[in-house]
Amino acid sequence: MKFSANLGFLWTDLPLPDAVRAAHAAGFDAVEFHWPYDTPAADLRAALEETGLPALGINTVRGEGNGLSALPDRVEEARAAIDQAITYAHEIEAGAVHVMAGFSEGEAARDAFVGNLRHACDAAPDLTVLIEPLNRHDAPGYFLSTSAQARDIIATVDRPNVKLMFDCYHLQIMGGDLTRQLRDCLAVTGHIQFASVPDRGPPNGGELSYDHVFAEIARLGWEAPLGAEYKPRGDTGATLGWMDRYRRA
Ligand SMILES: O=C(O)C(=O)[C@@H](O)CO
Ligand SMILES: [Mg+2]
Repeated sequence: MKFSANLGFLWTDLPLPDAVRAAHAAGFDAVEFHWPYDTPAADLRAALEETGLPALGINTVRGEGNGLSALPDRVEEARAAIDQAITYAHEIEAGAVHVMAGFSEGEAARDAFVGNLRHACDAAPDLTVLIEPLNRHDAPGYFLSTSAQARDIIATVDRPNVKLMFDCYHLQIMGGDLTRQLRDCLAVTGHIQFASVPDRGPPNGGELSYDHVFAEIARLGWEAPLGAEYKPRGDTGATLGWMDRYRRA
């Protein structure tokens, strides 16, 4: 199996270019970012080129919530955030932009989200545009919280480059039955992330068996790196015992 280091959570004690180098030294196959915008893209790109690690994706800015794209009265700002993410993604040659919806609900929110996602897909046909359900305990009121809702939005957007960010952590909390959710969603999935449940730590404890989940992902034929998006709570390097084990599997 291949793994991507999510540098929004791993090695947060280091400047991002050094975090890329640390991920490379630790044996990761790729990296992904949350909000890298304070780091000049040229510095990040230099670290990516130096290590040879591909950048899988970045998020649109949060605004004062968890994004803007499902806020009906903020469409102009949402599109500016999308354009900013696309520009930055191109500068570091990242493959995806995660368009964050924000806290809202209802038909007008859905229409705004669909319109903004079409804008993103059409503005950057070379990128994957990701949407991610977040669990309702960590992100109460976030527009998108289930994989069924995400699949419905993806069908409505109706663009080849809009995909689901399947975060095992969030989707285990939102209903579980993760093996079935994986099977049902794989055709529209653009990236998979993981962490233990419920504490969002490394994938070797808690209520969810990653021995089973990773084996199922491999059995379904998924070969792209899986995003390690967990909170190390201390030295990241000391939490990586799981990687060798699953890499050998
Ligand atoms: O929280 C997550 O899970 C993410 O993947 C972030 O990118 C969005 O908050
Ligand atoms: Mg995630």
